[in-house]
Amino acid sequence: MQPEEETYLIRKIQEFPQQRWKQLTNRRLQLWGGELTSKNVLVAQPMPPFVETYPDIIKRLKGTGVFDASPHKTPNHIIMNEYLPGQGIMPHEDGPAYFPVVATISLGSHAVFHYYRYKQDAVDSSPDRKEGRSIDPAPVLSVLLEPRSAVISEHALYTAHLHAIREVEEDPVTAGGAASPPELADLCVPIANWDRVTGPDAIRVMSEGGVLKRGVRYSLTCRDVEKVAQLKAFMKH
Ligand SMILES: O=C(O)CCC(=O)C(=O)O
Ligand SMILES: [Fe+2]
Repeated sequence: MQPEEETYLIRKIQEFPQQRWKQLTNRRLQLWGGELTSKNVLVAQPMPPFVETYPDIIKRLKGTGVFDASPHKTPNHIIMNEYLPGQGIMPHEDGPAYFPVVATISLGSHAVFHYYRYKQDAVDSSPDRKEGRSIDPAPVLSVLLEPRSAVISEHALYTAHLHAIREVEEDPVTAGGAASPPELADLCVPIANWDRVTGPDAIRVMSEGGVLKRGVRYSLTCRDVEKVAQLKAFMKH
């Protein structure tokens, strides 16, 4: 995505009236393309024009082919999240409403996205066990999401793992060596896509080490909701 497209999208997002936002404890979000019922059915609403026409995000995502096997062959739902520096999202799974492919577009700032797995059941007798399976605190994969990037998660990463963004204001990075990739300094986990970053600051920090400060980030998580309410059925009577 071009910088002027990002600027345009952020301006459009900020122009939405206050009541379009859903305020959660540690971030706020908007739903584009409609709302989900308690039975995970999408009651569809038109997408905002700025994801269909300019920039034609939906068309470009379709063009990657990653939605070819999904029921509608296109993302039909977008959760747009806003994170201030220090905000994030706890480890979670996205649940059964969606076809297991998600395209995440980042605007305005980077974030580091971590994937986690559940601990193996047999040896797990921790007190939070009753609540559900407990989570292995060491991420299995950590990816730098740069502004204007799109990252696609699918298959086992989507269906058998959790994902999260830590609630930090900056991400300290230790430079890589000849045989080792750069790491997140406080977690000691490699940044899996270190050799594919494109921003000048990110490139410098990957090779020399340093700190990436988070700004306000907007994420567009684009998915295909499998079940969509048929308005026609309601209108017959
Ligand atoms: O902001 C992100 O990149 C992740 C958001 C997310 O995981 C979600 O909306 O389910
Ligand atoms: Fe998620």
